[in-house]
Amino acid sequence: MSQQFGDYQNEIYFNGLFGRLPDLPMDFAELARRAEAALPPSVWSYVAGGAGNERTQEANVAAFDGWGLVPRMLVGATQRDLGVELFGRRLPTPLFLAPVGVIGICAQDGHGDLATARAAARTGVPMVASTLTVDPMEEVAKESGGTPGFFQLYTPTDRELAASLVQRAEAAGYAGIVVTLDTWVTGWRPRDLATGNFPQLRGHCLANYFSDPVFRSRLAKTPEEDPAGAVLTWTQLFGNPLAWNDLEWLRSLTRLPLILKGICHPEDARRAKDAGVDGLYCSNHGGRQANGGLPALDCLPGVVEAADGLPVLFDSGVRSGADVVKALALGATAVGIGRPYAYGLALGGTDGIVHVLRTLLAEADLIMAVDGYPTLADLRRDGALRRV
Ligand SMILES: Cc1cc2nc3c(=O)[nH]c(=O)nc-3n(C[C@H](O)[C@H](O)[C@H](O)COP(=O)(O)O)c2cc1C
Ligand SMILES: O=C(O)C(=O)c1ccccc1
Repeated sequence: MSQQFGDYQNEIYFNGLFGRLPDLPMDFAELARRAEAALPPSVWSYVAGGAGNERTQEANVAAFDGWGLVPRMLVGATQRDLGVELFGRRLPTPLFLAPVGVIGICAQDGHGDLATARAAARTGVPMVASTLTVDPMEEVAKESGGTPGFFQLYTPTDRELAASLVQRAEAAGYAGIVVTLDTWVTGWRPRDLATGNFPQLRGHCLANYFSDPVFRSRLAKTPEEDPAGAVLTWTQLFGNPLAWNDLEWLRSLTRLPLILKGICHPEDARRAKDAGVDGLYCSNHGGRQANGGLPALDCLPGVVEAADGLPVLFDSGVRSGADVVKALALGATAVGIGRPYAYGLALGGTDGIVHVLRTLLAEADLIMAVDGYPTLADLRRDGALRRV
């Protein structure tokens, strides 16, 4: 993908001269409308929905309106640099694809995890592969080409199984382990409860378990002989309510970078840092887990300060290039998206995800050009971003 991401604008205008326009819209609301029309209703409810009456989910998006960049002129920002350094690797863009469990079913062929990994390969935007995939993590990793992803661990109660999943991720070439802390139990999700379809969705996404030797050793019959029994066993060991004294064990599982997802309180950030993790991931799960919470963006500055130099990944509510710029200016090391790429995938497979990434990057790049902030360091200087 081009380093001057704003070039996507020229490409679209140029092709427009010949009557060719991108298949997918530039606008997020329109993308969401089209995805809703394309997906089966229960899948749409699952992906688009959130916890409670979804106020936190809405607030995640609205929080970006609470900040504004102050334009600077006569900077001559002809070259912009949106690349970031993450765990010793240079990434061409500050974006990453947040873990989206069961995303496989968003793709028309049912293999959305593979399509997502191909988008990572094409763009250099790393994918965080969920534990809950339609295809096993080894297959997903193979599709990501020169853009190694991260493996997101839902820590099972069975410690040997957890260790096995992490070892497989290491062997498959993942570049880090993201441990999600906020979903050892699923939140109250009225839309899923209304369709009654959530457990059914779960059955589609257990490839990492069904292919795991430790998981298989816990079953009386193989998942092929008795899928319902295997799903039942899975429900019993899925969610481990981790506590601080489990961190030492988690840390001992891998020498890969260990990142904790769901950190929103500065005190948790400090404690995690002291426990020896390599990165923090500030997120409220896109408002899917607990309603009534602060927007994740409002938690970001406190986490960044407490992280004291440790990388801070961020997601929840990013819908535009302007949002990407604001999260970076508030100190995020890298910025994740969830639903936007799930919708791109539903509508256009790998191409759809690439389009969504390019629109976000083009807008971010052009904002940095117009407003005179050519680098991330410029964005983070005092006075660049102000409360509205
Ligand atoms: C359909 C769906 C499934 C998700 N599954 C996971 C998951 O398996 N693991 C995880 O850590 N986060 C999961 N998330 C949360 C995302 O990683 C991310 O935090 C969230 O989507 C960001 O908010 P956004 O959708 O507003 O961009 C999921 C999100 C969605 C929309
Ligand atoms: O829906 C989610 O956000 C998620 O993380 C999840 C958790 C358990 C089962 C399926 C998805």
